[in-house]
Amino acid sequence: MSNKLNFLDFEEAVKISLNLAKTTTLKEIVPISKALGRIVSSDVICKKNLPSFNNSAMDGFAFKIADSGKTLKIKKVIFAGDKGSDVEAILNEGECYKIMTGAKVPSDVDTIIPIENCIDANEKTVTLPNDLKVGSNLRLKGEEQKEGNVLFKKGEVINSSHITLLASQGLMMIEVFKQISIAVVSTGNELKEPWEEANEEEIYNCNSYALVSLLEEAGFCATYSGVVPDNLEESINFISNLKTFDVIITTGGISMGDADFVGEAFVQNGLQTAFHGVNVKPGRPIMMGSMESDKKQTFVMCLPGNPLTAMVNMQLFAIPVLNKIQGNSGFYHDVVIAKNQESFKTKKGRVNLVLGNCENGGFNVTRNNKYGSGMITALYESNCILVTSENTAGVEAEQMVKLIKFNNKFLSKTVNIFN
Ligand SMILES: Nc1nc2c(c(=O)[nH]1)N[C@H]1C(S)=C(S)[C@@H](COP(=O)(O)OP(=O)(O)OC[C@H]3O[C@@H](n4cnc5c(N)ncnc54)[C@H](O)[C@@H]3O)O[C@H]1N2
Ligand code: MOO
Repeated sequence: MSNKLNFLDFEEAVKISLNLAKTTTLKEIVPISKALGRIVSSDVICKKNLPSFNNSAMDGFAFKIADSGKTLKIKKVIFAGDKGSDVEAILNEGECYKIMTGAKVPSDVDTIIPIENCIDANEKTVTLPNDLKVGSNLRLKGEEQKEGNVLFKKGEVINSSHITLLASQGLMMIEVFKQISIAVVSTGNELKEPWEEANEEEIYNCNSYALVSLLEEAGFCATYSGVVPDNLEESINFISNLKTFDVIITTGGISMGDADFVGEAFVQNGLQTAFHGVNVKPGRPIMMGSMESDKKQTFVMCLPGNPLTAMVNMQLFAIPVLNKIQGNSGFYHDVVIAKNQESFKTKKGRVNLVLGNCENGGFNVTRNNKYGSGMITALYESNCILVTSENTAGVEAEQMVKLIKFNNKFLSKTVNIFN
């Protein structure tokens, strides 16, 4: 590793990392009950019209519009599920059907009136008002979706609305991108695992558990793969065993310290470094790159060891890249707008990632923006990130600000996230 980091412009680093990320080509077919959060890998085409037959939107009467204002004889009652000869057109002059919501509408009527809007209705007859509109309360075959339409597209994240559409089509299975494999590793001799005893001079490894759970929240599946030792030879060997993963995410060991071997160990394993050092606070030592072998890309993200820094940069930097690798067409952050409640200072000359809380249209900065990047509770107290541009020295009270909420939605087009 060189002994001086060049700090790349933040936006440039985002662009480079997204350009470097190759989308997986591997697909699999999963049942819809297991498809939530997965990424659609081919457009889904409508194979059954929605609705698939003309049906009633109300419990009421089905009649010809020309009979408005008349008293009609009720020929028969049609229920949802009636089919074939039960829904054939059989009306004579002066007749109508009583019909239930969702029931198929025979072809000799064109309008439905809800029962409570009729002037009078009994077992045998119904009296209709005059001012009725043709086609009311009649749901037409294919009016929502026609066979052949694209219902939803490759690259969308499956949510309950997608599952609803799939089930409405009689589709029990869906083709999705295979989940990419992500190795999460920590570095540092000072680390003890949470199940071990740690004395006052040792610290618990919280980053790995933080990252694995954050990745799970974001829809990914990650494997905690252990702690890289603070020793170059052992680090090289450790990393060489992770090359089967699509992505390796490390925390710690990438700054200027004498025990910061991670960058060098990756380089010795063939890493093409895209950048090491970004002009962002916190997260300056961040490093990304890729190791390519036998047509396989392993994307490498090395985040600083400070827990708050690692998590904030996961949210801001890493998740969009992972979205792209996973085949998600949305890999740009969306913003919400809120009114800042209390003025605070930021560091000019760097992009600042400021933690705070967005609630009911207001933004409250965490601890007046005076927390340290080694802190863990500041993260717990926050639910969003405010990103400043390099020219910003502070944010005023009452100022409208753009915020990136944790677990936000992602867009397929870039938006300006800077304040
Ligand atoms: N001379 C310089 N020193 C530092 C610079 C610099 O530019 N020049 N940058 C500072 C910044 S900014 C950061 S951030 C840190 C990041 O350093 P590393 O990525 O090398 O991280 P470590 O030194 O390994 O650890 C930093 C901190 O985090 C704790 N840590 C590490 N891993 C875990 C874990 N898995 N769970 C909990 N806590 C963890 C570690 O004990 C340290 O306290 O460097 C500055 N220095
Ligand atoms: O990236 Mo470091 O967390 O700025 O202190």
